This record gives sequence, C-alpha cells and structure tokens, in this order.
Amino acid sequence: MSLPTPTKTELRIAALARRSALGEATRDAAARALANHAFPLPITPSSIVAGYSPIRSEIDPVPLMQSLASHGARLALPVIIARDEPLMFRVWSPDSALIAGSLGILEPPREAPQLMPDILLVPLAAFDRAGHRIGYGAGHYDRTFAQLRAIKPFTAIGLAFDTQEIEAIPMQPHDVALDYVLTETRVIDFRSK
Ligand SMILES: Nc1nc2c(c(=O)[nH]1)N(C=O)[C@@H](CNc1ccc(C(=O)N[C@@H](CCC(=O)O)C(=O)O)cc1)CN2
Ligand SMILES: Nc1ncnc2c1ncn2[C@@H]1O[C@H](COP(=O)(O)OP(=O)(O)OP(=O)(O)O)[C@@H](O)[C@H]1O
Repeated sequence: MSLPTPTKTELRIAALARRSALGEATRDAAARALANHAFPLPITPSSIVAGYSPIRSEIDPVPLMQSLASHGARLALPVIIARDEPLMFRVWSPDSALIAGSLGILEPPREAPQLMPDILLVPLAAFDRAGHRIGYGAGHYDRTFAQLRAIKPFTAIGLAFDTQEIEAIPMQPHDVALDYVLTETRVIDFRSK
C-alpha cells in the first residue's frame, strides 16, 4: 500500500523544520556561497533586482544583493500592502534605512521610489525538481508574479538551502514556477525543462 501524498502544508512544515535546524555558521557560509556563484543572468545598470529582508531562518540574500549592486544593479525590497494584495517594491541600497512593516519585516520607507523588478530573488520554504515552490502560504509571491507578468517580463530566482529541496510539490492553478533556484552548492536552471 502506498503512503498518502503529503499536502503543501505538511511539506511546508517539514521543510521549514529542516531549514531551522541549520546552525548559524552553516547559514552564514551558505549566504556567502550564493554571492560567489556565477550569476545566471547578465547584470547591467538598468537591471532592477528585488531581494528581501530575511526573517526566521531564511537564507540571507544580502551578500548576493551587494554583489549584484557592485555590478551595477539597482536594488529593491518588498513592501506588504495588505494580506490579499500583491507585494509592492521600493528602492533600497545597503546603506539606506529601513522601517518595520506589517508583520515586523523591515522594508523601505514610503519616500523610497517604487520600482518594477526585472529579477526577483524569492525566499522559499521548499522547492522541487521542476522549479515549483512553497512559501509561507499567504500567496503574496504568486499574486505578485501574476500582476508583474502582465506588466513586464521578469526572472524569478528562488534562494534556498539544499535541504529545502523536495521531490515534488503538488501544483495548484495559481502557482507560478521559478526560472532558477540558487542554493549554497548549485545554480539550478528550470527554464530549459
Ligand atoms: N523575508 C521575507 N520577506 C517577505 C516575504 C517572505 O516570505 N520573506 N513575503 C512572502 O510572501 C512577503 C511577506 N509575507 C509573509 C506572509 C506570511 C508570513 C507568516 O509568517 N505567516 C505565518 C502564518 C500567518 C497566518 O496565517 O496567520 C507563518 O508562516 O507562521 C510572513 C511573511 C514579503 N516579504
Ligand atoms: N494570483 C492569485 N490570485 C488570487 N489568489 C491567489 C493567487 N495566488 C495565490 N492565491 C491564494 O493565496 C493562497 C496561498 O497560496 P499558496 O499556498 O500557493 O502559497 P505560497 O506559494 O506558499 O505562498 P507565497 O506565494 O506567499 O510564497 C491560496 O489560498 C491561493 O488561492
């Protein structure tokens, strides 16, 4: 008899537990390793790259964001507008101040100009071998991808630790697959599939 397929919620809980079990030194080394991979896209002064302010045990995107900025990219961070709304992105540079937004996540202040990213660095709870992803379950990134897709082409790059990879995530119609995932050991390209 085969085991029942785990739900997205069960997969999320298990992957977040594996992520949280990593020690601080392992997490720091992984964040630096992300920045040292050959980045899979060209970066020019017109590239707008949205990252995130890390929370809990998420892999820290800041070393990678700093490296991309040193190649000319303009950086942005997400701002939560409301629970059921897409995210908005506002300009950020590593020396500019942030404020605590709703949910306590650090975000740029209202005065920071809004930007539409070309590249989104996306925090993950889990990802699978086809580039499907699970987040915290609020649907923010899925809504953001859907909205942004109607405005301009963009590339979605998930950032994760290797331990967050799982065999297969059950997909729902609103789920948008990632173009790439960067982990501490790999740059995985899902576009050729
Ligand atoms: N660092 C970071 N920034 C981010 C995100 C993220 O995943 N990571 N987001 C990605 O969307 C947006 C914020 N969305 C979030 C959505 C839910 C939860 C959260 O903690 N959810 C609770 C459950 C809350 C509930 O249902 O009552 C949880 O997971 O325990 C956090 C952030 C924008 N900024
Ligand atoms: N484009 C969309 N329009 C309307 N509702 C959406 C859209 N995308 C996702 N949702 C809703 O958001 C909720 C959470 O979706 P899901 O479980 O896929 O979250 P997730 O991928 O883990 O989270 P996130 O996208 O925030 O990282 C679902 O109830 C879903 O119906």
